[in-house]
Amino acid sequence: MANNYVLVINPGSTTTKISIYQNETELAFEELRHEAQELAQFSRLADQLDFRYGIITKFLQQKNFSGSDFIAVVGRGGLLRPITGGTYRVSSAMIIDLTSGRYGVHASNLGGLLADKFAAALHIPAYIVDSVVTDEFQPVAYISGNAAIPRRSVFHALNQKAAARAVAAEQGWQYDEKNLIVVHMGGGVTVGAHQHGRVVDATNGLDGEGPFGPNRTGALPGLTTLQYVSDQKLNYADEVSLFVGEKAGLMSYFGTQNLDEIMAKVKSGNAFAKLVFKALAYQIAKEIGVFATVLTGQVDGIVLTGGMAFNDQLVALIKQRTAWIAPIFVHPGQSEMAALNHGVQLVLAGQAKAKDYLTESQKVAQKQAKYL
Ligand SMILES: Nc1ncnc2c1ncn2[C@@H]1O[C@H](COP(=O)(O)OP(=O)(O)OP(=O)(O)O)[C@@H](O)[C@H]1O
Ligand SMILES: CCCC(=O)O
Repeated sequence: MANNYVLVINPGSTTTKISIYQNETELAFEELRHEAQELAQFSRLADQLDFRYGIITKFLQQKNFSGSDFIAVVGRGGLLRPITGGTYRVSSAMIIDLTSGRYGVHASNLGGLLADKFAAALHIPAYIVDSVVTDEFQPVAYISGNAAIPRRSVFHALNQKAAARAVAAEQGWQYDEKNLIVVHMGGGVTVGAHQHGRVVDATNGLDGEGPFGPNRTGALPGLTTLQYVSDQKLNYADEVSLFVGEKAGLMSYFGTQNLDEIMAKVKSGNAFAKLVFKALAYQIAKEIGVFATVLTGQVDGIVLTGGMAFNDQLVALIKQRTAWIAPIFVHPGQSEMAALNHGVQLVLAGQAKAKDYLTESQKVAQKQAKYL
């Protein structure tokens, strides 16, 4: 007899987070950590599928969950064709795009793939919610400044929207009636302009836009970067993506992305650590200023979220430079598991319709074709 459980799977580069929900209640949560050596045996991200499937299955067995307990499974959506936000049924076209990495390689690609594998085994539907390619851009945001290179929307859509909705609910606001600047400060940092519930512009954390983060480079000087890549003969497939992600940001300066370790250096009086930490806050604050202009100064609130929002000194430095723009709301950590589950519960309760990947991606492609 089904217990109406929803299995929630959120793969990161070094972890797989799993939750089991019944309605909106989280019954179990586990963060399974993967050692670098464990993952090194897989040359492509998609090759990790069976390994991660195996450890999730083991976890469910250890906790005595049975396959028949589940009515749906949801994974964090990955790099797909640009689509609008919301809940999607995992489809064969989606599986092909996620497996091939045609739109880029990101740990969240495994979310849709793992959900699909569990769905097939348990005979239940699979979904993704607010994927990282959620594209609600206004036309002007697609223009990069070079005709060969359009901008694309890749940001922490799931957590940004969840944090924005949570702040709106706390304030008694309707999310889709307010203008918010949301800053996700995780391993990567992305900033989004949420205008009446639509993210009309956002920094692409993966491509190297906006502020740097613990393991992401943020924007770099273009010509100097191209020269460096050419001089070092970095190949695009792996070395360049490591250079702008994973081995970039704080990681490139200190060999660690752990903010606590860097704070220990700051506290011990290390002048360079102090400077880089100040620069982190400076770049984030500067981008908030940029996004205030996206919203033409009509900003109801600034939301700081993600793991680094737990760091009071960072938050204080950002506030010093931006408090004049709008009230600041700190929503530390991530609400991704709850947001994934919520997206599915809406569909199960008939309050939202699951979207079709190809239909929505065609709509966005038609919108983009007008401007690019
Ligand atoms: N409780 C905490 N206190 C201080 N710093 C923290 C805390 N939790 C996480 N961090 C720091 O935040 C950064 C990572 O944040 P988070 O865990 O949100 O990112 P992630 O999930 O790995 O990546 P992303 O959010 O980009 O997908 C690291 O630098 C980490 O040291
Ligand atoms: C979520 C996409 C951006 C990033 O991973 O930094």
